[in-house]
Amino acid sequence: MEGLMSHSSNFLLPPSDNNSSVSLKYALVILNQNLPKFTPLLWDHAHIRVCADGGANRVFDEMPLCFPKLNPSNVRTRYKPDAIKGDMDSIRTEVRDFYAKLGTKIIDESEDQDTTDLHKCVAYIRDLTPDTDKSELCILAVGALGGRFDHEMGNINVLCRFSNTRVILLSDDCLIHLLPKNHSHKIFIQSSVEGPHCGLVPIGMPSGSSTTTGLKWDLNETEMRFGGLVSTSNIIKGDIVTVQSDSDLLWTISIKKL
Ligand SMILES: Nc1ncnc2c1ncn2[C@@H]1O[C@H](COP(=O)(O)OP(=O)(O)OP(=O)(O)O)[C@@H](O)[C@H]1O
Ligand SMILES: Cc1ncc(C[n+]2csc(CCO)c2C)c(N)n1
Repeated sequence: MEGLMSHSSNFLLPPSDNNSSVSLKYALVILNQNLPKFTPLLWDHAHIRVCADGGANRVFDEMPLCFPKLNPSNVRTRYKPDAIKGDMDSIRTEVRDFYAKLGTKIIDESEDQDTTDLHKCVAYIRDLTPDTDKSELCILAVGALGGRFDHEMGNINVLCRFSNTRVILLSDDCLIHLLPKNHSHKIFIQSSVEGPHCGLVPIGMPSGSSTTTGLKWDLNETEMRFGGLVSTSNIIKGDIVTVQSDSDLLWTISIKKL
Protein backbone atom coordinates (compact mmCIF):
# COMPACT_ATOMS: atom_id res chain seq x y z
CA MET A 1 0.00 0.00 0.00
CA GLU A 2 1.46 3.35 -1.09
CA GLY A 3 -0.74 5.57 1.07
CA LEU A 4 -3.89 7.60 0.90
CA MET A 5 -5.19 9.42 -2.19
CA SER A 6 -7.92 12.02 -1.66
CA HIS A 7 -10.38 13.05 -4.34
CA SER A 8 -12.90 15.86 -4.56
CA SER A 9 -14.94 17.36 -7.39
CA ASN A 10 -14.44 20.81 -5.87
CA PHE A 11 -13.56 22.10 -9.37
CA LEU A 12 -17.33 22.01 -10.05
CA LEU A 13 -17.89 24.61 -7.30
CA PRO A 14 -17.36 28.36 -7.68
CA PRO A 15 -13.87 29.28 -6.31
CA SER A 16 -15.48 31.12 -3.36
CA ASP A 17 -17.31 27.94 -2.20
CA ASN A 18 -14.14 25.91 -2.08
CA ASN A 19 -13.51 24.74 1.47
CA SER A 20 -12.03 21.40 0.43
CA SER A 21 -8.89 19.88 1.90
CA VAL A 22 -7.90 18.62 -1.57
CA SER A 23 -5.87 21.27 -3.39
CA LEU A 24 -4.70 20.47 -6.90
CA LYS A 25 -3.46 22.40 -9.95
CA TYR A 26 -5.96 22.01 -12.76
CA ALA A 27 -5.40 21.81 -16.50
CA LEU A 28 -8.35 21.84 -18.91
CA VAL A 29 -8.59 19.88 -22.15
CA ILE A 30 -11.50 20.66 -24.47
CA LEU A 31 -12.57 17.83 -26.77
CA ASN A 32 -14.72 17.95 -29.88
CA GLN A 33 -18.23 17.68 -28.40
CA ASN A 34 -20.80 20.16 -27.07
CA LEU A 35 -19.23 22.12 -24.21
CA PRO A 36 -20.69 21.14 -20.82
CA LYS A 37 -22.41 24.14 -19.22
CA PHE A 38 -19.84 24.36 -16.41
CA THR A 39 -16.95 24.82 -18.92
CA PRO A 40 -16.44 28.57 -18.13
CA LEU A 41 -16.09 27.65 -14.43
CA LEU A 42 -13.45 24.97 -15.19
CA TRP A 43 -11.70 27.45 -17.50
CA ASP A 44 -11.28 29.82 -14.57
CA HIS A 45 -10.05 27.06 -12.22
CA ALA A 46 -7.40 25.93 -14.74
CA HIS A 47 -3.91 27.35 -15.14
CA ILE A 48 -3.53 25.90 -18.66
CA ARG A 49 -6.23 25.32 -21.29
CA VAL A 50 -5.60 23.11 -24.30
CA CYS A 51 -7.99 22.30 -27.15
CA ALA A 52 -7.79 18.89 -28.81
CA ASP A 53 -8.11 19.60 -32.55
CA GLY A 54 -11.86 20.13 -33.21
CA GLY A 55 -12.32 21.16 -29.55
CA ALA A 56 -11.15 24.59 -30.70
CA ASN A 57 -14.26 24.87 -32.94
CA ARG A 58 -16.39 24.25 -29.83
CA VAL A 59 -14.70 27.03 -27.86
CA PHE A 60 -15.01 29.39 -30.84
CA ASP A 61 -18.67 28.54 -31.60
CA GLU A 62 -20.12 27.75 -28.17
CA MET A 63 -18.35 29.97 -25.59
CA PRO A 64 -20.22 33.04 -26.93
CA LEU A 65 -23.50 31.11 -26.44
CA CYS A 66 -22.66 30.80 -22.71
CA PHE A 67 -22.71 34.63 -22.53
CA PRO A 68 -25.62 35.70 -24.80
CA LYS A 69 -25.51 39.32 -23.57
CA LEU A 70 -21.83 39.82 -24.44
CA ASN A 71 -20.24 40.57 -27.79
CA PRO A 72 -19.06 37.20 -29.28
CA SER A 73 -15.66 38.51 -30.31
CA ASN A 74 -15.00 39.81 -26.77
CA VAL A 75 -15.94 36.41 -25.37
CA ARG A 76 -13.59 34.68 -27.84
CA THR A 77 -10.71 36.92 -26.86
CA ARG A 78 -11.36 36.36 -23.14
CA TYR A 79 -11.45 32.55 -23.60
CA LYS A 80 -8.28 32.11 -25.64
CA PRO A 81 -6.76 28.59 -25.44
CA ASP A 82 -3.05 28.35 -24.54
CA ALA A 83 -2.56 25.62 -27.13
CA ILE A 84 -4.40 23.64 -29.79
CA LYS A 85 -2.96 20.20 -30.38
CA GLY A 86 -3.89 17.16 -32.40
CA ASP A 87 -3.95 15.82 -35.91
CA MET A 88 -5.78 18.93 -37.12
CA ASP A 89 -8.28 17.21 -39.35
CA SER A 90 -11.31 18.73 -37.59
CA ILE A 91 -10.36 22.34 -36.71
CA ARG A 92 -11.72 24.89 -39.24
CA THR A 93 -9.20 27.18 -40.93
CA GLU A 94 -10.91 30.40 -39.71
CA VAL A 95 -10.73 29.08 -36.11
CA ARG A 96 -7.07 28.08 -36.42
CA ASP A 97 -6.21 31.49 -37.92
CA PHE A 98 -8.23 33.39 -35.31
CA TYR A 99 -6.45 31.81 -32.32
CA ALA A 100 -3.01 31.78 -34.02
CA LYS A 101 -3.31 35.59 -34.37
CA LEU A 102 -4.13 35.87 -30.64
CA GLY A 103 -0.96 33.94 -29.76
CA THR A 104 -2.32 30.42 -29.12
CA LYS A 105 0.34 27.75 -29.80
CA ILE A 106 -0.80 25.55 -32.68
CA ILE A 107 0.84 22.12 -32.52
CA ASP A 108 0.17 19.96 -35.57
CA GLU A 109 0.89 16.27 -34.97
CA SER A 110 -0.87 14.92 -38.05
CA GLU A 111 2.04 12.51 -38.63
CA ASP A 112 0.97 10.48 -35.55
CA GLN A 113 -2.14 8.47 -36.43
CA ASP A 114 -1.65 5.92 -33.63
CA THR A 115 -2.62 8.04 -30.60
CA THR A 116 -5.77 10.07 -30.05
CA ASP A 117 -5.89 13.84 -29.74
CA LEU A 118 -6.71 13.48 -26.02
CA HIS A 119 -3.60 11.33 -25.57
CA LYS A 120 -1.51 13.99 -27.32
CA CYS A 121 -2.95 16.75 -25.10
CA VAL A 122 -2.43 14.81 -21.84
CA ALA A 123 1.19 13.98 -22.81
CA TYR A 124 1.78 17.66 -23.67
CA ILE A 125 0.44 18.95 -20.33
CA ARG A 126 2.30 16.29 -18.34
CA ASP A 127 5.57 17.08 -20.11
CA LEU A 128 5.13 20.83 -19.45
CA THR A 129 4.62 20.20 -15.73
CA PRO A 130 7.82 20.13 -13.61
CA ASP A 131 8.38 16.77 -11.84
CA THR A 132 7.97 18.44 -8.44
CA ASP A 133 4.41 19.57 -9.39
CA LYS A 134 3.25 16.36 -11.14
CA SER A 135 1.60 14.87 -8.05
CA GLU A 136 -0.66 17.95 -7.76
CA LEU A 137 -1.58 18.07 -11.44
CA CYS A 138 -5.17 17.19 -12.34
CA ILE A 139 -6.24 17.22 -16.00
CA LEU A 140 -9.97 17.82 -16.63
CA ALA A 141 -11.14 16.64 -20.06
CA VAL A 142 -14.56 18.01 -21.09
CA GLY A 143 -16.66 16.46 -23.85
CA ALA A 144 -15.07 13.07 -23.19
CA LEU A 145 -18.27 11.05 -22.68
CA GLY A 146 -21.52 10.62 -24.58
CA GLY A 147 -21.45 10.40 -28.33
CA ARG A 148 -19.24 7.96 -30.23
CA PHE A 149 -18.42 4.79 -28.27
CA ASP A 150 -15.02 4.28 -29.99
CA HIS A 151 -14.01 7.78 -28.82
CA GLU A 152 -15.28 7.06 -25.29
CA MET A 153 -13.24 3.84 -25.11
CA GLY A 154 -10.19 5.68 -26.49
CA ASN A 155 -10.68 8.31 -23.78
CA ILE A 156 -10.93 5.63 -21.05
CA ASN A 157 -7.77 4.05 -22.46
CA VAL A 158 -6.00 7.38 -21.85
CA LEU A 159 -6.85 6.99 -18.12
CA CYS A 160 -5.07 3.61 -18.18
CA ARG A 161 -2.17 4.84 -20.30
CA PHE A 162 -1.46 7.72 -17.89
CA SER A 163 -2.43 5.90 -14.69
CA ASN A 164 0.00 7.89 -12.54
CA THR A 165 -1.40 11.25 -13.71
CA ARG A 166 -4.77 12.42 -12.41
CA VAL A 167 -7.07 12.67 -15.44
CA ILE A 168 -10.85 13.17 -15.12
CA LEU A 169 -13.22 12.62 -18.06
CA LEU A 170 -16.31 14.83 -17.92
CA SER A 171 -19.62 15.38 -19.67
CA ASP A 172 -22.72 17.30 -18.59
CA ASP A 173 -23.99 14.07 -17.02
CA CYS A 174 -21.12 12.36 -15.22
CA LEU A 175 -17.41 12.13 -14.56
CA ILE A 176 -14.97 9.20 -14.61
CA HIS A 177 -11.49 8.79 -13.20
CA LEU A 178 -9.14 6.02 -12.20
CA LEU A 179 -8.53 4.87 -8.63
CA PRO A 180 -5.04 3.39 -8.92
CA LYS A 181 -4.33 0.11 -7.10
CA ASN A 182 -2.01 0.09 -4.10
CA HIS A 183 -3.56 3.25 -2.64
CA SER A 184 -6.46 3.64 -0.30
CA HIS A 185 -8.89 6.21 -1.66
CA LYS A 186 -10.97 8.77 0.16
CA ILE A 187 -13.55 10.48 -2.06
CA PHE A 188 -15.12 13.65 -0.61
CA ILE A 189 -18.56 13.86 -2.21
CA GLN A 190 -19.70 17.35 -3.25
CA SER A 191 -23.39 16.55 -2.88
CA SER A 192 -24.53 19.97 -4.16
CA VAL A 193 -23.14 19.14 -7.62
CA GLU A 194 -22.67 15.36 -7.87
CA GLY A 195 -24.32 12.02 -7.03
CA PRO A 196 -26.23 10.09 -5.93
CA HIS A 197 -25.59 7.55 -8.74
CA CYS A 198 -22.13 6.05 -8.95
CA GLY A 199 -20.18 3.02 -10.09
CA LEU A 200 -16.93 1.13 -9.56
CA VAL A 201 -15.72 -0.92 -12.50
CA PRO A 202 -12.54 -2.96 -13.03
CA ILE A 203 -10.75 -2.12 -16.26
CA GLY A 204 -8.65 -4.37 -18.45
CA MET A 205 -8.72 -7.34 -16.10
CA PRO A 206 -10.79 -8.76 -13.25
CA SER A 207 -10.18 -7.24 -9.80
CA GLY A 208 -9.54 -9.80 -7.07
CA SER A 209 -10.66 -7.93 -3.98
CA SER A 210 -12.28 -4.52 -3.43
CA THR A 211 -13.66 -3.06 -0.22
CA THR A 212 -15.69 0.16 0.11
CA THR A 213 -17.51 2.26 2.69
CA GLY A 214 -20.14 4.95 2.13
CA LEU A 215 -22.16 3.23 -0.60
CA LYS A 216 -25.66 1.75 -0.48
CA TRP A 217 -24.20 -1.53 -1.86
CA ASP A 218 -20.70 -1.66 -0.35
CA LEU A 219 -18.11 -4.16 -1.57
CA ASN A 220 -16.52 -6.38 1.06
CA GLU A 221 -13.40 -8.06 -0.32
CA THR A 222 -15.53 -8.59 -3.41
CA GLU A 223 -14.26 -9.85 -6.77
CA MET A 224 -15.40 -7.92 -9.85
CA ARG A 225 -15.10 -8.89 -13.49
CA PHE A 226 -16.91 -8.37 -16.78
CA GLY A 227 -19.16 -11.37 -17.19
CA GLY A 228 -19.54 -11.48 -13.41
CA LEU A 229 -20.20 -8.62 -10.98
CA VAL A 230 -19.34 -4.97 -11.70
CA SER A 231 -20.74 -2.26 -9.43
CA THR A 232 -23.05 -0.08 -11.54
CA SER A 233 -26.18 1.80 -10.43
CA ASN A 234 -24.73 2.09 -6.93
CA ILE A 235 -25.75 5.02 -4.68
CA ILE A 236 -23.78 7.38 -2.42
CA LYS A 237 -24.89 7.18 1.22
CA GLY A 238 -22.89 9.93 2.93
CA ASP A 239 -20.26 12.64 2.38
CA ILE A 240 -17.26 10.31 2.13
CA VAL A 241 -16.68 7.13 0.15
CA THR A 242 -13.59 4.99 0.76
CA VAL A 243 -12.25 2.42 -1.67
CA GLN A 244 -9.45 -0.13 -1.41
CA SER A 245 -8.67 -2.61 -4.16
CA ASP A 246 -5.86 -4.83 -5.45
CA SER A 247 -6.56 -3.49 -8.99
CA ASP A 248 -7.08 -0.20 -10.78
CA LEU A 249 -10.80 0.67 -10.76
CA LEU A 250 -12.81 3.25 -12.66
CA TRP A 251 -14.85 5.53 -10.39
CA THR A 252 -17.87 7.22 -11.93
CA ILE A 253 -20.42 9.54 -10.36
CA SER A 254 -23.39 11.41 -11.84
CA ILE A 255 -23.31 15.20 -12.14
CA LYS A 256 -26.46 17.04 -11.04
CA LYS A 257 -28.45 19.20 -13.44
CA LEU A 258 -28.55 22.55 -11.61
N1 LIG B 1 -18.34 11.77 -29.83
C1 LIG B 1 -17.28 11.81 -29.01
N2 LIG B 1 -17.31 11.15 -27.83
C2 LIG B 1 -16.24 11.20 -27.00
N3 LIG B 1 -15.09 11.87 -27.26
C3 LIG B 1 -15.01 12.53 -28.43
C4 LIG B 1 -16.10 12.55 -29.36
N4 LIG B 1 -15.74 13.29 -30.42
C5 LIG B 1 -14.49 13.71 -30.18
N5 LIG B 1 -14.03 13.27 -28.99
C6 LIG B 1 -12.72 13.52 -28.39
O1 LIG B 1 -12.21 14.74 -28.90
C7 LIG B 1 -10.93 14.53 -29.53
C8 LIG B 1 -10.83 15.45 -30.73
O2 LIG B 1 -11.92 15.19 -31.59
P1 LIG B 1 -11.76 15.25 -33.17
O3 LIG B 1 -13.12 15.11 -33.78
O4 LIG B 1 -10.96 16.44 -33.51
O5 LIG B 1 -10.93 13.88 -33.35
P2 LIG B 1 -10.50 13.10 -34.64
O6 LIG B 1 -9.19 12.49 -34.31
O7 LIG B 1 -10.62 13.96 -35.83
O8 LIG B 1 -11.57 11.94 -34.67
P3 LIG B 1 -12.00 10.98 -35.86
O9 LIG B 1 -11.02 11.20 -36.97
O10 LIG B 1 -11.93 9.61 -35.24
O11 LIG B 1 -13.43 11.38 -36.17
C9 LIG B 1 -10.88 13.03 -29.83
O12 LIG B 1 -9.55 12.54 -29.82
C10 LIG B 1 -11.68 12.44 -28.70
O13 LIG B 1 -10.85 12.32 -27.54
C1 LIG C 1 -4.88 -0.64 -34.71
C2 LIG C 1 -5.26 0.78 -35.04
N1 LIG C 1 -6.57 1.09 -35.04
C3 LIG C 1 -6.97 2.35 -35.33
C4 LIG C 1 -6.03 3.31 -35.64
C5 LIG C 1 -6.51 4.67 -36.05
N2 LIG C 1 -6.25 5.71 -35.13
C6 LIG C 1 -6.05 5.53 -33.81
S1 LIG C 1 -5.72 6.99 -33.02
C7 LIG C 1 -5.90 7.88 -34.45
C8 LIG C 1 -5.75 9.36 -34.46
C9 LIG C 1 -7.06 10.02 -34.28
O1 LIG C 1 -6.84 11.42 -34.17
C10 LIG C 1 -6.20 7.05 -35.51
C11 LIG C 1 -6.45 7.50 -36.92
C12 LIG C 1 -4.64 2.94 -35.61
N3 LIG C 1 -3.65 3.84 -35.88
N4 LIG C 1 -4.30 1.68 -35.29
